[in-house]
Amino acid sequence: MSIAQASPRFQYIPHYKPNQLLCGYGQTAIITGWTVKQSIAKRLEIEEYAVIGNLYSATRGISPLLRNLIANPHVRFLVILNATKEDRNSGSGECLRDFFMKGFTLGKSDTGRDAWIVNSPVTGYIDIEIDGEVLEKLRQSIEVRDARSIEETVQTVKSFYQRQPVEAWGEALTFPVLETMPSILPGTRYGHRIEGKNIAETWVKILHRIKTTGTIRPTGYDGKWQELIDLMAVVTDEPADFYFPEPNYLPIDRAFIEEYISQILDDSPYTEGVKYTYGQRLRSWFGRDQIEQVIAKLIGEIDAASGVMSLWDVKDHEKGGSPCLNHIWVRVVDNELSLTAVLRSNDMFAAWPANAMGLRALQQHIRDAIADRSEYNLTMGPLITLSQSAHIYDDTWENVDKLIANQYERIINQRDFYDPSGNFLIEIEAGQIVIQQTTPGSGEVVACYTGKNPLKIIREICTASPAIIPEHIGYLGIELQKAYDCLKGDRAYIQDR
Ligand SMILES: O=c1ccn([C@H]2C[C@H](O)[C@@H](COP(=O)(O)O)O2)c(=O)[nH]1
Repeated sequence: MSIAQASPRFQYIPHYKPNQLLCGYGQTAIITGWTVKQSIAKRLEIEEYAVIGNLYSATRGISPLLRNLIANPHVRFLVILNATKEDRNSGSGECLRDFFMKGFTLGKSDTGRDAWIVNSPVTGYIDIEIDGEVLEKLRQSIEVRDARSIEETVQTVKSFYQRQPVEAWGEALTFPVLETMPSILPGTRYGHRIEGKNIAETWVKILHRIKTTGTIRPTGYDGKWQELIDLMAVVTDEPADFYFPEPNYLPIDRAFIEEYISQILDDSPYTEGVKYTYGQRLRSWFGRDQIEQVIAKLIGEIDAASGVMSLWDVKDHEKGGSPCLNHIWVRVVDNELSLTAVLRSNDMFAAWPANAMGLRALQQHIRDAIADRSEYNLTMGPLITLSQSAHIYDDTWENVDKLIANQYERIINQRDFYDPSGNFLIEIEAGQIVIQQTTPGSGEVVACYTGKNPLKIIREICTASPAIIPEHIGYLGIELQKAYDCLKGDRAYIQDR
Protein backbone atom coordinates (compact mmCIF):
# COMPACT_ATOMS: atom_id res chain seq x y z
CA MET A 1 0.00 0.00 0.00
CA SER A 2 1.27 3.45 -0.75
CA ILE A 3 1.23 6.13 1.86
CA ALA A 4 -1.90 8.28 1.51
CA GLN A 5 -1.05 11.47 -0.31
CA ALA A 6 -1.95 14.87 1.06
CA SER A 7 -5.04 16.11 -0.78
CA PRO A 8 -4.04 18.44 -3.61
CA ARG A 9 -4.11 22.14 -2.86
CA PHE A 10 -5.92 23.03 -6.08
CA GLN A 11 -8.56 20.90 -7.71
CA TYR A 12 -10.21 21.91 -10.95
CA ILE A 13 -14.00 21.44 -10.96
CA PRO A 14 -15.30 21.29 -14.55
CA HIS A 15 -18.87 22.63 -14.45
CA TYR A 16 -19.32 22.85 -18.22
CA LYS A 17 -18.35 20.17 -20.79
CA PRO A 18 -16.70 18.05 -18.04
CA ASN A 19 -16.05 15.05 -20.24
CA GLN A 20 -14.10 17.12 -22.74
CA LEU A 21 -11.49 18.27 -20.23
CA LEU A 22 -8.41 16.76 -18.62
CA CYS A 23 -8.30 18.10 -15.08
CA GLY A 24 -5.26 18.41 -12.86
CA TYR A 25 -4.04 20.00 -9.64
CA GLY A 26 -2.05 23.01 -10.89
CA GLN A 27 -2.83 26.65 -11.60
CA THR A 28 -2.31 26.75 -15.36
CA ALA A 29 -5.11 26.20 -17.87
CA ILE A 30 -3.96 24.95 -21.28
CA ILE A 31 -6.06 25.67 -24.33
CA THR A 32 -4.89 23.38 -27.11
CA GLY A 33 -7.10 24.72 -29.90
CA TRP A 34 -7.41 21.91 -32.44
CA THR A 35 -4.38 19.96 -31.21
CA VAL A 36 -5.16 16.68 -29.46
CA LYS A 37 -5.02 17.43 -25.73
CA GLN A 38 -3.44 14.10 -24.76
CA SER A 39 -0.32 15.04 -26.72
CA ILE A 40 0.25 17.78 -24.10
CA ALA A 41 -0.98 15.85 -21.06
CA LYS A 42 1.46 12.99 -21.56
CA ARG A 43 4.40 15.38 -21.21
CA LEU A 44 3.25 16.97 -17.98
CA GLU A 45 2.72 15.87 -14.39
CA ILE A 46 -0.85 16.22 -13.16
CA GLU A 47 0.27 18.77 -10.53
CA GLU A 48 1.61 21.03 -13.26
CA TYR A 49 -1.67 21.96 -14.93
CA ALA A 50 -5.19 22.90 -13.82
CA VAL A 51 -7.00 21.82 -16.96
CA ILE A 52 -6.34 20.96 -20.60
CA GLY A 53 -9.06 21.47 -23.19
CA ASN A 54 -9.65 22.16 -26.88
CA LEU A 55 -11.17 25.36 -28.22
CA TYR A 56 -12.62 24.77 -31.66
CA SER A 57 -14.82 27.79 -32.12
CA ALA A 58 -14.82 31.34 -30.77
CA THR A 59 -18.56 31.86 -31.13
CA ARG A 60 -19.42 28.63 -29.32
CA GLY A 61 -16.45 27.67 -27.17
CA ILE A 62 -15.27 30.79 -25.35
CA SER A 63 -18.35 31.19 -23.18
CA PRO A 64 -18.25 27.74 -21.50
CA LEU A 65 -14.47 28.09 -21.18
CA LEU A 66 -14.73 31.40 -19.32
CA ARG A 67 -17.58 30.04 -17.18
CA ASN A 68 -15.27 27.24 -16.06
CA LEU A 69 -12.41 29.63 -15.29
CA ILE A 70 -14.73 31.80 -13.19
CA ALA A 71 -15.83 28.68 -11.31
CA ASN A 72 -12.14 27.85 -10.69
CA PRO A 73 -10.48 31.10 -9.53
CA HIS A 74 -7.33 29.23 -8.49
CA VAL A 75 -6.41 29.20 -12.20
CA ARG A 76 -3.97 32.11 -12.53
CA PHE A 77 -2.11 31.19 -15.75
CA LEU A 78 -3.30 30.40 -19.24
CA VAL A 79 -1.37 29.00 -22.20
CA ILE A 80 -3.03 29.19 -25.62
CA LEU A 81 -1.62 26.80 -28.21
CA ASN A 82 -2.02 27.93 -31.79
CA ALA A 83 -0.29 25.22 -33.78
CA THR A 84 -2.41 24.06 -36.70
CA LYS A 85 -4.04 25.31 -39.87
CA GLU A 86 -7.41 24.65 -38.27
CA ASP A 87 -6.50 27.04 -35.45
CA ARG A 88 -5.69 29.73 -37.96
CA ASN A 89 -8.92 29.05 -39.84
CA SER A 90 -11.16 29.13 -36.78
CA GLY A 91 -9.34 32.01 -35.06
CA SER A 92 -10.57 30.64 -31.71
CA GLY A 93 -7.20 30.98 -29.91
CA GLU A 94 -6.66 34.47 -31.31
CA CYS A 95 -10.09 35.54 -30.10
CA LEU A 96 -9.50 34.11 -26.62
CA ARG A 97 -6.21 35.99 -26.36
CA ASP A 98 -7.98 39.17 -27.50
CA PHE A 99 -10.50 38.72 -24.68
CA PHE A 100 -7.62 38.96 -22.20
CA MET A 101 -5.66 41.66 -24.07
CA LYS A 102 -8.42 43.86 -25.48
CA GLY A 103 -11.53 43.07 -23.45
CA PHE A 104 -15.16 42.88 -24.48
CA THR A 105 -18.15 45.10 -25.24
CA LEU A 106 -21.90 44.78 -24.85
CA GLY A 107 -23.49 43.96 -28.20
CA LYS A 108 -25.69 41.56 -30.10
CA SER A 109 -24.92 38.10 -31.45
CA ASP A 110 -25.67 37.15 -35.05
CA THR A 111 -29.04 35.88 -33.93
CA GLY A 112 -29.89 39.20 -32.30
CA ARG A 113 -29.31 38.00 -28.73
CA ASP A 114 -27.71 40.35 -26.21
CA ALA A 115 -24.15 39.14 -25.63
CA TRP A 116 -20.70 40.30 -24.61
CA ILE A 117 -18.66 40.56 -27.80
CA VAL A 118 -14.89 40.03 -27.59
CA ASN A 119 -12.93 43.04 -28.91
CA SER A 120 -11.33 41.03 -31.68
CA PRO A 121 -11.35 40.73 -35.47
CA VAL A 122 -12.56 37.13 -34.86
CA THR A 123 -16.20 37.02 -33.76
CA GLY A 124 -16.47 35.66 -30.23
CA TYR A 125 -19.48 35.68 -27.93
CA ILE A 126 -19.76 35.48 -24.17
CA ASP A 127 -23.14 34.75 -22.54
CA ILE A 128 -24.75 37.91 -21.22
CA GLU A 129 -25.77 36.00 -18.07
CA ILE A 130 -22.14 36.20 -16.92
CA ASP A 131 -21.56 39.33 -14.80
CA GLY A 132 -19.44 41.86 -16.71
CA GLU A 133 -17.51 42.91 -13.61
CA VAL A 134 -16.55 39.33 -12.90
CA LEU A 135 -15.36 38.93 -16.49
CA GLU A 136 -13.27 42.06 -16.08
CA LYS A 137 -11.76 40.77 -12.86
CA LEU A 138 -10.97 37.46 -14.57
CA ARG A 139 -9.16 39.33 -17.37
CA GLN A 140 -7.01 41.21 -14.87
CA SER A 141 -6.22 38.13 -12.80
CA ILE A 142 -4.83 35.67 -15.31
CA GLU A 143 -1.41 35.75 -16.95
CA VAL A 144 -1.73 34.65 -20.56
CA ARG A 145 0.95 33.23 -22.87
CA ASP A 146 0.82 32.12 -26.49
CA ALA A 147 2.53 28.99 -27.73
CA ARG A 148 3.17 27.83 -31.29
CA SER A 149 4.13 24.22 -30.60
CA ILE A 150 3.55 21.38 -28.16
CA GLU A 151 7.12 21.79 -26.89
CA GLU A 152 6.71 25.51 -26.23
CA THR A 153 3.43 24.84 -24.42
CA VAL A 154 5.03 22.26 -22.15
CA GLN A 155 8.00 24.52 -21.34
CA THR A 156 5.74 27.48 -20.53
CA VAL A 157 3.52 25.39 -18.26
CA LYS A 158 6.57 24.01 -16.45
CA SER A 159 7.98 27.51 -15.95
CA PHE A 160 4.69 28.69 -14.39
CA TYR A 161 4.78 25.64 -12.12
CA GLN A 162 8.21 26.66 -10.84
CA ARG A 163 6.68 29.76 -9.31
CA GLN A 164 5.27 29.78 -5.78
CA PRO A 165 1.53 28.98 -5.61
CA VAL A 166 -0.57 32.12 -6.08
CA GLU A 167 -3.79 32.88 -4.16
CA ALA A 168 -7.14 32.44 -5.92
CA TRP A 169 -8.33 35.73 -7.43
CA GLY A 170 -11.83 35.53 -5.97
CA GLU A 171 -14.74 33.33 -4.98
CA ALA A 172 -15.78 30.47 -7.25
CA LEU A 173 -18.90 31.62 -9.12
CA THR A 174 -21.38 30.10 -11.57
CA PHE A 175 -24.03 31.87 -13.62
CA PRO A 176 -27.31 30.51 -15.08
CA VAL A 177 -27.32 28.94 -18.56
CA LEU A 178 -30.30 29.62 -20.83
CA GLU A 179 -31.56 26.58 -22.74
CA THR A 180 -32.99 26.90 -26.24
CA MET A 181 -35.49 24.20 -27.15
CA PRO A 182 -36.50 23.44 -30.73
CA SER A 183 -40.04 22.63 -31.83
CA ILE A 184 -40.15 19.52 -33.98
CA LEU A 185 -42.48 18.37 -36.71
CA PRO A 186 -43.08 14.68 -37.35
CA GLY A 187 -41.02 13.11 -40.14
CA THR A 188 -38.98 10.12 -41.13
CA ARG A 189 -35.63 9.60 -39.44
CA TYR A 190 -33.72 7.55 -42.03
CA GLY A 191 -32.92 8.48 -45.61
CA HIS A 192 -33.44 12.03 -46.90
CA ARG A 193 -32.78 13.49 -50.32
CA ILE A 194 -32.20 17.22 -50.59
CA GLU A 195 -31.30 18.91 -53.84
CA GLY A 196 -30.18 22.42 -54.64
CA LYS A 197 -28.38 24.34 -57.36
CA ASN A 198 -25.51 25.49 -55.17
CA ILE A 199 -23.92 24.61 -51.84
CA ALA A 200 -25.26 27.69 -50.01
CA GLU A 201 -28.90 27.10 -50.87
CA THR A 202 -28.69 23.34 -50.41
CA TRP A 203 -27.21 24.02 -46.97
CA VAL A 204 -30.22 26.11 -45.91
CA LYS A 205 -32.59 23.34 -47.05
CA ILE A 206 -30.56 20.73 -45.16
CA LEU A 207 -30.62 22.79 -41.96
CA HIS A 208 -34.35 23.30 -42.31
CA ARG A 209 -34.95 19.55 -42.72
CA ILE A 210 -32.86 18.61 -39.70
CA LYS A 211 -34.11 21.44 -37.52
CA THR A 212 -37.76 20.69 -38.23
CA THR A 213 -37.74 16.88 -38.17
CA GLY A 214 -34.45 15.71 -36.63
CA THR A 215 -34.24 13.63 -33.47
CA ILE A 216 -32.73 15.31 -30.41
CA ARG A 217 -30.06 13.17 -28.81
CA PRO A 218 -27.18 13.53 -26.40
CA THR A 219 -23.84 13.98 -28.18
CA GLY A 220 -20.57 12.45 -27.08
CA TYR A 221 -19.52 15.98 -26.09
CA ASP A 222 -21.61 16.99 -23.08
CA GLY A 223 -24.43 18.52 -25.02
CA LYS A 224 -27.25 17.72 -27.38
CA TRP A 225 -27.65 17.62 -31.11
CA GLN A 226 -30.52 17.25 -33.49
CA GLU A 227 -29.93 14.67 -36.20
CA LEU A 228 -31.21 12.75 -39.18
CA ILE A 229 -29.63 9.54 -40.37
CA ASP A 230 -28.45 9.18 -43.97
CA LEU A 231 -29.05 12.56 -45.46
CA MET A 232 -28.13 12.80 -49.12
CA ALA A 233 -27.45 16.25 -50.52
CA VAL A 234 -27.31 16.68 -54.29
CA VAL A 235 -25.72 19.93 -55.46
CA THR A 236 -26.30 20.27 -59.19
CA ASP A 237 -24.67 23.50 -60.37
CA GLU A 238 -22.05 24.86 -57.99
CA PRO A 239 -19.94 27.26 -60.10
CA ALA A 240 -16.18 26.64 -60.44
CA ASP A 241 -15.34 29.74 -58.37
CA PHE A 242 -17.99 28.87 -55.75
CA TYR A 243 -21.17 30.76 -54.98
CA PHE A 244 -21.02 32.96 -51.89
CA PRO A 245 -24.32 34.74 -51.21
CA GLU A 246 -24.39 38.49 -50.61
CA PRO A 247 -24.46 39.20 -47.79
CA ASN A 248 -22.64 35.97 -47.03
CA TYR A 249 -24.75 33.87 -44.65
CA LEU A 250 -22.35 30.88 -44.85
CA PRO A 251 -20.06 30.19 -41.87
CA ILE A 252 -17.04 30.42 -44.21
CA ASP A 253 -15.63 32.83 -46.76
CA ARG A 254 -13.34 32.64 -49.78
CA ALA A 255 -10.13 33.03 -47.78
CA PHE A 256 -11.11 30.13 -45.51
CA ILE A 257 -11.96 27.87 -48.45
CA GLU A 258 -8.65 28.52 -50.17
CA GLU A 259 -6.86 27.20 -47.09
CA TYR A 260 -9.32 24.36 -46.58
CA ILE A 261 -9.10 22.98 -50.13
CA SER A 262 -5.45 22.16 -49.60
CA GLN A 263 -6.43 19.96 -46.65
CA ILE A 264 -8.37 17.77 -49.09
CA LEU A 265 -6.19 17.98 -52.18
CA ASP A 266 -2.65 18.07 -50.81
CA ASP A 267 -0.59 15.55 -48.91
CA SER A 268 0.82 16.51 -45.54
CA PRO A 269 3.26 14.73 -43.27
CA TYR A 270 2.17 13.12 -40.02
CA THR A 271 2.30 15.72 -37.22
CA GLU A 272 1.93 14.93 -33.56
CA GLY A 273 -1.31 16.31 -32.13
CA VAL A 274 -3.00 16.41 -35.55
CA LYS A 275 -5.33 13.43 -35.97
CA TYR A 276 -5.45 13.29 -39.76
CA THR A 277 -5.88 15.40 -42.83
CA TYR A 278 -8.02 14.24 -45.70
CA GLY A 279 -5.26 15.07 -48.19
CA GLN A 280 -2.87 12.84 -46.28
CA ARG A 281 -5.36 9.95 -46.26
CA LEU A 282 -5.95 10.34 -50.01
CA ARG A 283 -2.39 10.97 -51.14
CA SER A 284 -0.09 8.84 -49.01
CA TRP A 285 -1.58 7.16 -45.91
CA PHE A 286 -2.10 3.79 -47.58
CA GLY A 287 1.16 4.01 -49.54
CA ARG A 288 -0.63 5.11 -52.70
CA ASP A 289 -1.93 8.33 -54.18
CA GLN A 290 -5.61 7.47 -54.49
CA ILE A 291 -6.51 10.65 -56.39
CA GLU A 292 -3.97 9.74 -59.08
CA GLN A 293 -5.32 6.18 -59.04
CA VAL A 294 -8.89 7.20 -59.89
CA ILE A 295 -7.73 9.64 -62.56
CA ALA A 296 -5.75 6.84 -64.23
CA LYS A 297 -8.61 4.39 -63.73
CA LEU A 298 -11.17 6.59 -65.48
CA ILE A 299 -8.83 7.52 -68.32
CA GLY A 300 -8.29 3.79 -68.93
CA GLU A 301 -11.93 2.84 -68.48
CA ILE A 302 -14.24 5.85 -68.57
CA ASP A 303 -17.32 3.75 -67.67
CA ALA A 304 -15.65 2.22 -64.62
CA ALA A 305 -17.86 1.91 -61.53
CA SER A 306 -14.75 1.44 -59.42
CA GLY A 307 -13.50 5.02 -59.11
CA VAL A 308 -13.20 4.55 -55.36
CA MET A 309 -11.10 6.35 -52.76
CA SER A 310 -11.08 5.24 -49.15
CA LEU A 311 -10.12 7.38 -46.16
CA TRP A 312 -11.10 4.93 -43.44
CA ASP A 313 -8.31 2.85 -41.99
CA VAL A 314 -9.39 -0.26 -40.06
CA LYS A 315 -6.98 0.92 -37.34
CA ASP A 316 -9.21 3.98 -36.84
CA HIS A 317 -11.31 1.91 -34.43
CA GLU A 318 -8.35 1.73 -32.08
CA LYS A 319 -8.11 5.51 -31.50
CA GLY A 320 -10.48 8.41 -30.97
CA GLY A 321 -10.86 11.11 -33.56
CA SER A 322 -11.30 9.06 -36.72
CA PRO A 323 -11.90 10.78 -40.06
CA CYS A 324 -15.46 11.95 -40.68
CA LEU A 325 -15.06 11.71 -44.45
CA ASN A 326 -14.75 8.01 -45.19
CA HIS A 327 -15.30 7.22 -48.82
CA ILE A 328 -15.36 9.00 -52.16
CA TRP A 329 -16.66 7.70 -55.47
CA VAL A 330 -16.33 9.30 -58.89
CA ARG A 331 -18.43 8.23 -61.85
CA VAL A 332 -18.85 9.29 -65.46
CA VAL A 333 -22.30 9.09 -67.05
CA ASP A 334 -23.33 10.95 -70.22
CA ASN A 335 -19.95 12.66 -70.34
CA GLU A 336 -20.43 14.24 -66.90
CA LEU A 337 -18.33 13.47 -63.86
CA SER A 338 -20.18 13.19 -60.56
CA LEU A 339 -18.55 12.82 -57.17
CA THR A 340 -20.19 11.12 -54.20
CA ALA A 341 -18.77 11.34 -50.68
CA VAL A 342 -19.80 9.38 -47.61
CA LEU A 343 -19.33 10.95 -44.18
CA ARG A 344 -19.90 8.90 -41.04
CA SER A 345 -20.65 11.98 -38.94
CA ASN A 346 -21.26 15.48 -40.20
CA ASP A 347 -21.78 18.77 -38.40
CA MET A 348 -24.17 20.20 -40.96
CA PHE A 349 -24.09 23.73 -39.58
CA ALA A 350 -20.41 24.39 -39.00
CA ALA A 351 -18.62 21.86 -41.22
CA TRP A 352 -20.77 20.79 -44.18
CA PRO A 353 -20.30 23.92 -46.35
CA ALA A 354 -16.50 23.59 -46.11
CA ASN A 355 -16.66 19.81 -46.61
CA ALA A 356 -18.84 20.32 -49.70
CA MET A 357 -16.64 23.04 -51.23
CA GLY A 358 -13.50 21.01 -50.57
CA LEU A 359 -15.05 17.98 -52.25
CA ARG A 360 -16.21 20.11 -55.16
CA ALA A 361 -12.61 21.29 -55.59
CA LEU A 362 -11.47 17.66 -55.63
CA GLN A 363 -14.12 16.85 -58.25
CA GLN A 364 -12.91 19.78 -60.37
CA HIS A 365 -9.30 18.68 -59.95
CA ILE A 366 -10.10 15.16 -61.17
CA ARG A 367 -12.12 16.47 -64.12
CA ASP A 368 -9.33 18.86 -65.14
CA ALA A 369 -6.61 16.22 -64.78
CA ILE A 370 -8.59 13.82 -67.01
CA ALA A 371 -9.05 16.62 -69.58
CA ASP A 372 -5.31 17.45 -69.52
CA ARG A 373 -4.15 13.89 -69.90
CA SER A 374 -6.71 12.35 -72.24
CA GLU A 375 -9.28 12.99 -74.96
CA TYR A 376 -12.13 13.16 -72.45
CA ASN A 377 -13.47 16.66 -71.97
CA LEU A 378 -16.03 15.88 -69.27
CA THR A 379 -18.52 18.34 -67.80
CA MET A 380 -18.97 18.75 -64.07
CA GLY A 381 -21.86 16.62 -62.85
CA PRO A 382 -23.45 16.92 -59.42
CA LEU A 383 -21.66 16.77 -56.11
CA ILE A 384 -23.40 14.36 -53.76
CA THR A 385 -22.72 13.98 -50.07
CA LEU A 386 -24.21 11.23 -47.95
CA SER A 387 -24.00 12.06 -44.27
CA GLN A 388 -24.84 9.21 -41.93
CA SER A 389 -25.25 11.27 -38.78
CA ALA A 390 -26.33 14.63 -40.17
CA HIS A 391 -26.50 16.77 -37.06
CA ILE A 392 -26.73 20.28 -35.66
CA TYR A 393 -25.27 20.99 -32.20
CA ASP A 394 -27.49 22.67 -29.60
CA ASP A 395 -25.19 25.66 -29.24
CA THR A 396 -25.93 26.61 -32.84
CA TRP A 397 -29.71 26.02 -32.84
CA GLU A 398 -30.43 29.70 -32.38
CA ASN A 399 -28.24 30.65 -35.33
CA VAL A 400 -29.92 27.99 -37.45
CA ASP A 401 -33.41 29.25 -36.52
CA LYS A 402 -32.43 32.77 -37.51
CA LEU A 403 -30.92 31.60 -40.78
CA ILE A 404 -34.00 29.56 -41.66
CA ALA A 405 -36.26 32.53 -40.79
CA ASN A 406 -34.22 34.83 -43.08
CA GLN A 407 -33.36 32.57 -46.01
CA TYR A 408 -35.45 29.41 -46.29
CA GLU A 409 -38.68 30.76 -47.74
CA ARG A 410 -36.95 32.75 -50.44
CA ILE A 411 -34.88 29.74 -51.48
CA ILE A 412 -37.71 27.21 -51.45
CA ASN A 413 -39.96 29.59 -53.39
CA GLN A 414 -37.60 29.89 -56.36
CA ARG A 415 -39.85 27.59 -58.38
CA ASP A 416 -38.85 26.39 -61.80
CA PHE A 417 -41.77 23.95 -62.04
CA TYR A 418 -39.34 21.27 -63.10
CA ASP A 419 -40.23 17.80 -61.87
CA PRO A 420 -37.99 14.88 -62.90
CA SER A 421 -41.17 12.74 -62.73
CA GLY A 422 -42.49 14.66 -65.74
CA ASN A 423 -45.54 16.74 -66.66
CA PHE A 424 -49.23 15.84 -66.62
CA LEU A 425 -51.72 17.01 -69.26
CA ILE A 426 -55.36 16.85 -68.14
CA GLU A 427 -58.43 16.75 -70.40
CA ILE A 428 -62.01 15.52 -70.36
CA GLU A 429 -62.80 13.01 -73.09
CA ALA A 430 -65.94 10.95 -73.58
CA GLY A 431 -67.17 11.48 -70.02
CA GLN A 432 -63.81 10.60 -68.43
CA ILE A 433 -60.91 12.54 -66.98
CA VAL A 434 -57.85 11.65 -69.08
CA ILE A 435 -54.31 12.39 -67.89
CA GLN A 436 -51.21 11.96 -70.01
CA GLN A 437 -47.83 11.86 -68.32
CA THR A 438 -44.95 13.19 -70.43
CA THR A 439 -41.17 13.32 -70.03
CA PRO A 440 -39.96 16.62 -68.54
CA GLY A 441 -37.70 17.44 -71.52
CA SER A 442 -39.09 16.54 -74.95
CA GLY A 443 -42.65 16.00 -73.75
CA GLU A 444 -43.07 12.44 -75.04
CA VAL A 445 -46.09 10.65 -73.62
CA VAL A 446 -45.03 7.87 -71.25
CA ALA A 447 -48.24 6.94 -69.42
CA CYS A 448 -51.99 7.56 -69.43
CA TYR A 449 -54.49 7.53 -66.56
CA THR A 450 -58.29 7.63 -66.97
CA GLY A 451 -61.23 7.68 -64.59
CA LYS A 452 -63.84 9.79 -62.88
CA ASN A 453 -62.68 9.71 -59.31
CA PRO A 454 -59.89 12.29 -58.62
CA LEU A 455 -58.65 10.58 -55.47
CA LYS A 456 -58.35 7.22 -57.22
CA ILE A 457 -56.38 8.82 -60.07
CA ILE A 458 -54.07 10.66 -57.65
CA ARG A 459 -53.37 7.36 -55.90
CA GLU A 460 -52.56 5.69 -59.22
CA ILE A 461 -50.16 8.48 -60.16
CA CYS A 462 -48.43 8.34 -56.76
CA THR A 463 -48.15 4.57 -56.99
CA ALA A 464 -46.55 4.74 -60.43
CA SER A 465 -44.34 7.80 -59.73
CA PRO A 466 -43.74 7.95 -55.98
CA ALA A 467 -40.88 10.49 -56.39
CA ILE A 468 -43.23 13.15 -57.80
CA ILE A 469 -42.52 16.40 -55.98
CA PRO A 470 -45.03 17.25 -53.20
CA GLU A 471 -46.11 20.59 -54.59
CA HIS A 472 -46.72 19.02 -58.00
CA ILE A 473 -49.04 16.34 -56.63
CA GLY A 474 -50.89 19.05 -54.67
CA TYR A 475 -51.38 21.00 -57.88
CA LEU A 476 -52.63 17.87 -59.68
CA GLY A 477 -55.12 17.23 -56.89
CA ILE A 478 -56.59 20.71 -57.35
CA GLU A 479 -56.76 20.40 -61.14
CA LEU A 480 -58.36 16.95 -60.99
CA GLN A 481 -61.03 18.22 -58.61
CA LYS A 482 -61.73 21.11 -61.02
CA ALA A 483 -61.97 18.62 -63.93
CA TYR A 484 -64.34 16.48 -61.87
CA ASP A 485 -66.58 19.49 -61.07
CA CYS A 486 -66.69 20.41 -64.79
CA LEU A 487 -67.55 16.84 -65.67
CA LYS A 488 -70.42 16.78 -63.15
CA GLY A 489 -71.68 20.23 -64.14
CA ASP A 490 -71.34 19.43 -67.82
CA ARG A 491 -68.97 22.32 -68.40
CA ALA A 492 -65.81 22.47 -70.52
CA TYR A 493 -62.53 21.97 -68.58
CA ILE A 494 -59.29 23.66 -69.56
CA GLN A 495 -56.17 22.94 -67.47
CA ASP A 496 -54.84 25.87 -65.44
CA ARG A 497 -57.90 28.04 -66.08
O1 LIG B 1 -14.69 17.13 -41.93
C1 LIG B 1 -15.34 17.09 -40.87
C2 LIG B 1 -14.74 16.83 -39.63
C3 LIG B 1 -15.53 16.80 -38.50
N1 LIG B 1 -16.87 16.99 -38.58
C4 LIG B 1 -17.72 16.97 -37.37
C5 LIG B 1 -18.63 15.78 -37.23
C6 LIG B 1 -18.78 15.67 -35.74
O2 LIG B 1 -19.71 16.63 -35.28
C7 LIG B 1 -17.41 16.05 -35.22
C8 LIG B 1 -16.46 14.87 -35.08
O3 LIG B 1 -16.76 14.17 -33.92
P1 LIG B 1 -16.49 12.59 -33.78
O4 LIG B 1 -17.52 11.90 -34.66
O5 LIG B 1 -15.09 12.33 -34.25
O6 LIG B 1 -16.71 12.33 -32.32
O7 LIG B 1 -16.88 16.93 -36.22
C9 LIG B 1 -17.46 17.24 -39.80
O8 LIG B 1 -18.68 17.42 -39.90
N2 LIG B 1 -16.67 17.27 -40.92
